[in-house]
Amino acid sequence: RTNKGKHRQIPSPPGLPIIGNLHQLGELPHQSLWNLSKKYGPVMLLKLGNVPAVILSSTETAKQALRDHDIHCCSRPSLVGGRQLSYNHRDISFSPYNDYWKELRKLCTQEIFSAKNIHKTQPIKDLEVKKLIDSIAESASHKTPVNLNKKFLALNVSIVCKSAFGVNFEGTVLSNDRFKELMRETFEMLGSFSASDFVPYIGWIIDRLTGLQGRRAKNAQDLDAFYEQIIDLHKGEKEVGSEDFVDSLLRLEKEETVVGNDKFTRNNVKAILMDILLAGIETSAISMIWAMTELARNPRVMSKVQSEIRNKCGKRELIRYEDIDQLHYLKMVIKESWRLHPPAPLLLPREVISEFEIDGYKIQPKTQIHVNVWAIGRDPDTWKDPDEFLPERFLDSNIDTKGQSFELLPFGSGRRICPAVYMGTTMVEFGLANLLYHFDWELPDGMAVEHIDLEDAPGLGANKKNDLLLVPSHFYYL
Ligand code: HEM
Repeated sequence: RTNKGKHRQIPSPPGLPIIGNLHQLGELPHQSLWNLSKKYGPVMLLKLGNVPAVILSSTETAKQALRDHDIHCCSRPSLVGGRQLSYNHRDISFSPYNDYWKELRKLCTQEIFSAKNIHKTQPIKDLEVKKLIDSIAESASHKTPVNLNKKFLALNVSIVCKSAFGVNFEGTVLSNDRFKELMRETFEMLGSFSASDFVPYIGWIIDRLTGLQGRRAKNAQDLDAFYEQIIDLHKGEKEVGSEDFVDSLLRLEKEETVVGNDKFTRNNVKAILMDILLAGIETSAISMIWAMTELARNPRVMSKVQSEIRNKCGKRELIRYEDIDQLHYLKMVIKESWRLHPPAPLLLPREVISEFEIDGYKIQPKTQIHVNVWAIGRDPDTWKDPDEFLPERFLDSNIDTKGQSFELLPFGSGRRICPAVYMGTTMVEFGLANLLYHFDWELPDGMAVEHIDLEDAPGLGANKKNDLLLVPSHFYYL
């Protein structure tokens, strides 16, 4: 408040007529917003066309929004891309805060995200990781580089398709290459600020001229064909007890169950499949790629984490899920990688439901809230030597990734926190532990550590822009 008791204006970079600050976001909004926040502070107001958006860039302001005022800002804005992909907000991620979202989230937590269900699908993960090890072993025998971006995406696709959808990805309408392209494009579109959402009256024309509208429709169509096929593969009666997640959703449709105020239809089933496909696969793959990238850049850390896994686990065909609990340094490596490379650098946008204050600034209903966790992970007020990859910083620290430590929020926090924190974490730990145990990793001929780039790809998920290629060699436990 000012001396006169009036509320202060939120610091705001000057914008242009009609588009406001949209032109300042660039290809990588989390980085542009980080730079702007250095000048305008950790609470910053932008005009995205005619939509007000508050950007939070510090531990303290994130805590005020996501913990103290979560109930005031836990809705989602209705944006064209999300609306189209989610069959008009019939999923969890893009749904506004309402009874439908509450019931659906509860249902999916019981059916799919619970620890019990995750343990049940462990044999699938074992099999898929074993297949991955065998395929890398071939490259190790020939000393050829492995494209880890491709491998990690394929691993997560296979695990999610089999464990959540009960189908083999290889037999579907999507080839590996088309799927990779589809994921990249969809995430890029969801992460870019579309003119239709922010520029009144003429925004859709801009999106049509730039080709965004057409690409969005094509992607939604391809994904729809994929869900149709999964649903087709589930036709026919199932014995009691042998239902998988898709069968349970189809049963809700058949019984015309009411969820929230909505009768469950085929579109609700597809929207939920979309959530699992988009939210579940890319995020885990991105986490694994960045961790391996940082390890390749930091040979000291690579050798320390491999020694931990090999010494603690002994001779093994596969590092088992139960082994992971004792791998404390591996867990610190993953946290450190999430600090520098959170898979969703701006989380998902929130929309304010009712007025509240952050740092004495009033935030109005309908304002969008973007929490820049990418900036928070690099804040020198919070982290000593923030640019250094130093997993030891988590030694004797109680910072965790479950949404209570506001300096490290790879899964978000509050009511909208990722419902699959446990599923995502175990998937990343399990995949990395096995690849680090079975192989030593070197850079391709002629490449030096300084040549490994850290460029982000544009999009909702900040993947590594250029593929990571490393040469594996067998590790033999004597
Ligand atoms: C390492 C892996 C993962 C990471 C880093 C991650 C991260 C995130 C983040 C940052 C959000 C947004 C939170 C917010 O807005 O505050 C989110 C939401 C969500 N995630 Fe994850 N996620 C991961 C894995 C998964 C998996 C495996 C699934 C499902 C199979 C999943 C399903 C969801 C859903 C449904 C939401 C929307 C929640 C809501 O709006 O209520 N995620 N995730």
